[in-house]
Amino acid sequence: MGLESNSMPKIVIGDFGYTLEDVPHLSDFIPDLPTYPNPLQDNPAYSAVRQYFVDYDDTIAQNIVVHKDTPRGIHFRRAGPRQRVYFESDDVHACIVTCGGLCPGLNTVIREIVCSLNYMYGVKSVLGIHGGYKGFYSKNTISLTPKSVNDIHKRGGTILGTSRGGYETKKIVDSIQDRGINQVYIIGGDGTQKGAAVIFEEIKKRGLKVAVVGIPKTIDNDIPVIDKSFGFDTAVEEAERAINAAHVEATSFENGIGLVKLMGRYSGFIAMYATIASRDVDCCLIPESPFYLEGRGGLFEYIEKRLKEFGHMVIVIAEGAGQEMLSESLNQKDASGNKLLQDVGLWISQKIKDHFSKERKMTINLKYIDPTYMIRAIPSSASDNVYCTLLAQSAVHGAMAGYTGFTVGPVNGRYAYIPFHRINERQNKVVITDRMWARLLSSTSQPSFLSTKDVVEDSMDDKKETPNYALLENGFADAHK
Ligand SMILES: Nc1ncnc2c1ncn2[C@@H]1O[C@H](COP(=O)(O)OP(=O)(O)OP(=O)(O)O)[C@@H](O)[C@H]1O
Ligand SMILES: O=P(O)(O)OC[C@H]1O[C@](O)(CO)[C@@H](O)[C@@H]1O
Ligand SMILES: [Mg+2]
Repeated sequence: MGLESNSMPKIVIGDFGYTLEDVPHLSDFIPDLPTYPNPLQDNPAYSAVRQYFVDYDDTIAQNIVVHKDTPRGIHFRRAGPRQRVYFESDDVHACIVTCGGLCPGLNTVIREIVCSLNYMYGVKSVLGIHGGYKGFYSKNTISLTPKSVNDIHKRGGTILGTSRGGYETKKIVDSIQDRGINQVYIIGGDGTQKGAAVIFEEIKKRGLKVAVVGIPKTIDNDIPVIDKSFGFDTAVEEAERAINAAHVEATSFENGIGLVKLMGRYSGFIAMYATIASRDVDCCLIPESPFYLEGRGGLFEYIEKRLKEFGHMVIVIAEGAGQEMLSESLNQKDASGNKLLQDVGLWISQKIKDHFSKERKMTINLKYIDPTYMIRAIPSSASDNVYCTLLAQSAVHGAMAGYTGFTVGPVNGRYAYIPFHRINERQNKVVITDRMWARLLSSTSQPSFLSTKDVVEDSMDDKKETPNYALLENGFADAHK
């Protein structure tokens, strides 16, 4: 896609190494905006809450593992309602769009944005944009009310529809401007958030009083900074059902192998967490951890050992794992520019079958389960519903308070407004020199497929000054402590 957003980061430096990576505010580029008392102060639901409004100076620390002489580090603005708002209820014309792949919880977020705007701020005008970004300029909108969205959280998918590709900044912003929309809620993954950043830039360039808010959605959990993305827990829970089936099949046949493919294009989080949760998985293969099949320390050797010891085994493979080994790379992209992947599950099933029947002359019974779209299409679990509600409410509070150009999300358990550039600068990936992956390796007892040399090279690749041998013992990643 190649589109870049170029706003200068809004950085505030404080004492003792304190840094606030702040988010833009409408008043940064539109002078003399009037403010109004927050209607929540008269809302009976909140009258008994002490200090309901967030203090202007409240910020959330990005790193909470500190030493006595650690600088205070990077902080983000705390999400929540402010004393003064920048929109009068009747003047708000909001819209919601969902983009990218499906994810459990999309409908819950839509529902809660509509209800938060209406019940907390008295906003009646909320439009649903049909079919992702291209819907702004090519489809009709629908009016969303608390009544029309009342029970949508019980359904999978998104009532608004979604799409890949079709991103055209000018047409999208023209549509926003023409329709008089002044709050834009954009729910989507890494690609969507990049698009949202560019929309924000264009809106700022045009000097429009329009708040642009990103709500991170990705079943792959590949968005950085935030603790995890909504729908992820639901996906892991659902993946367990497939793993259980694979285990039952594997234990019922001679040398049974249950193979489950899970989503995870570039990041193997679903596979990693489903493996740790299950305890029935003997081997987990993810894109971040290269593996090999033949020879000493390879996958075939491990499978044989496991079958001889236990008589069965379960393998979980993330869809993006081992792609470099598949002979013909597809070399095709989807409409958004994401590389299309080959079915690694089918490929590895065949390789295992060939190896054991032809080379090792061993009887094996391999059952391949691909539950990927079934996992993505279900409604969100109870805990994800709570998460989606907090995300939606935080998003609405931020827009009403005049903040814009941000993604909302939990950072160390507290909801924060994170500038787009921080979300868009990299992808969240499983760090295989981190504790969580070590926990998985120790729970499955699978080979790491890495030599000490690989670990050292990996650390050097990250431009660390010295090789970090200690990572397995002392390391920690942003979100996977
Ligand atoms: N760099 C970019 N700049 C502007 N728009 C983009 C960019 N990358 C993707 N988009 C647009 O964002 C939308 C969603 O992108 P994509 O299909 O990559 O899904 P996503 O948001 O990453 O979600 P997921 O990968 O979790 O399914 C598409 O309409 C796409 O055209
Ligand atoms: O087939 P689609 O809809 O392009 O989606 C597949 C991709 O979407 C994701 O679920 C991310 O949304 C990836 O895990 C997967 O590779
Ligand atoms: Mg993506």
